[in-house]
Amino acid sequence: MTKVIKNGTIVTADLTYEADVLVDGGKIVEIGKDLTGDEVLDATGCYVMPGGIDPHVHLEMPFMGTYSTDDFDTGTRAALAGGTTMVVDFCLPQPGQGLLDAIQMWDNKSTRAHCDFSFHMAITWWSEQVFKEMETVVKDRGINTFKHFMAYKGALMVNDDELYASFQRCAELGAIPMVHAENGDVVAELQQKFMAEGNDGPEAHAYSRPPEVEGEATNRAIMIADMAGVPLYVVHTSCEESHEAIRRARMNGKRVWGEPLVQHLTLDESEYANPDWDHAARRVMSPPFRNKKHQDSLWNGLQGGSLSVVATDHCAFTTEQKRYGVGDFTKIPNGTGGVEDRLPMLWTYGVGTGRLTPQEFVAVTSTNIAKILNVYPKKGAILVGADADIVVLDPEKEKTISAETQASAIDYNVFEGKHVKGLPRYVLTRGMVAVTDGEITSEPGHGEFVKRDPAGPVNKALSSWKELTAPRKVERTGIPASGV
Ligand SMILES: NC(=O)NCCC(=O)O
Ligand SMILES: [Zn+2]
Ligand SMILES: [Zn+2]
Repeated sequence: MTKVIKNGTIVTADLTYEADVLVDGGKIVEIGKDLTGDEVLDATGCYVMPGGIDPHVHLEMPFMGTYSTDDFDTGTRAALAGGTTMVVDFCLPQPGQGLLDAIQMWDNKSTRAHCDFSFHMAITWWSEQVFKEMETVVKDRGINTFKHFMAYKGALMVNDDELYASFQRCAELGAIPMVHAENGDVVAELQQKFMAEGNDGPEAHAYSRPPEVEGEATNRAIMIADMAGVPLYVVHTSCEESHEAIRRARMNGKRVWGEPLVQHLTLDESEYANPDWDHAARRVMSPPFRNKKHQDSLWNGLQGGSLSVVATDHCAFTTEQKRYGVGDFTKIPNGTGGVEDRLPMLWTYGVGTGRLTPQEFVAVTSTNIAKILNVYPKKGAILVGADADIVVLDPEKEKTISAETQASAIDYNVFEGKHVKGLPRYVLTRGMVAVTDGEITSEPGHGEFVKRDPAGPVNKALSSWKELTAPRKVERTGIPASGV
């Protein structure tokens, strides 16, 4: 049965035009005027855009002695509710655990996904086994991104020698390393210092993770990636110090992408000064929220092109879980929700204010990351042959964000009370209508794993350049006799 989206304005990362979209068998099969289909979805007054891709979520993440509460069922349903049609989670081997063993666990927990998904693989320790299994992860499992935590000392953190070894392996395999860039050694010292001073509340989480720890680690990761000859993706870029390192690297010809989160763009550090412990703790995430100066830097980076993707790092813990850290902020599970609100918040505070054009909005919520992940134009496009992952966004539809009406399974929302304008009228996941004017009709198990080939265009270009400019032995004639 075909579906036709009629009378809308198509907005892609580079074009805006009026046309209908015909969908059949989960794909876009025709784009043009006056199309007909078995089922008509009226898009009058709406923008027809590629569904959002959130490349940074943690569903049922084992972390800090618990599991994040939104799992692949509730988390991907929440994603669709907000117009996001693909998410990428992080497969996290425990230190000592094999990568393939960990993928098996992630396969098992992702069977109830409502929308398409993929995994990044985390490198949480280093060994001959990890080195070997990385090849299978890339070639057999279709995972072309490897995440490295430079923070969370004693848990997920890896050191510079491990970073360099893993980055080199990524270069060989045509994969892209990603970093959580915070100096974990300094954070650990600062955590101890604040606790020793009796500064044990959620605000001390922010004090222990100043922008400098992020700027230093971002710059270090960029330089290590450059020496390994591989592109780099920096997750949750939250501050000018980190953005500055990325901006400078890009201007100097390095292949680096920065990913701000919608939370860092729209919420600031004053949240941690709230006298209500729960309010502040619910907003504890790493890196923490920053001040207006940093927010402006991130918005400018999106506008100017030095930052590429807006994600959420959706990692939702309940208030009860957050309370594990009463009396010791270092035990508050790090993470916030956001997957459901990313598109409406970014449309409202980005397009609604003139900080972003609608086309820039599509670029940073969908198309850019589809290209980075090497899944464009299957994903991130309104083109014939692309998956029919589509959001029909009504720019006049409004709501006030509230935990009471959200799809996410947690008991609060960090955007509570924010008024957003620009909401999905329809959301389609591979051709299936999953949302109609706020009513969710998606199905657990509909989501499929998206395989991603290695050696995307940027990897290839960088390898060519590194090969061309590699240090070479100077061939000499007439070498003088040794002086000894
Ligand atoms: N960001 C955060 O606080 N929690 C999720 C894990 C991570 O991405 O660091
Ligand atoms: Zn992180
Ligand atoms: Zn994360």
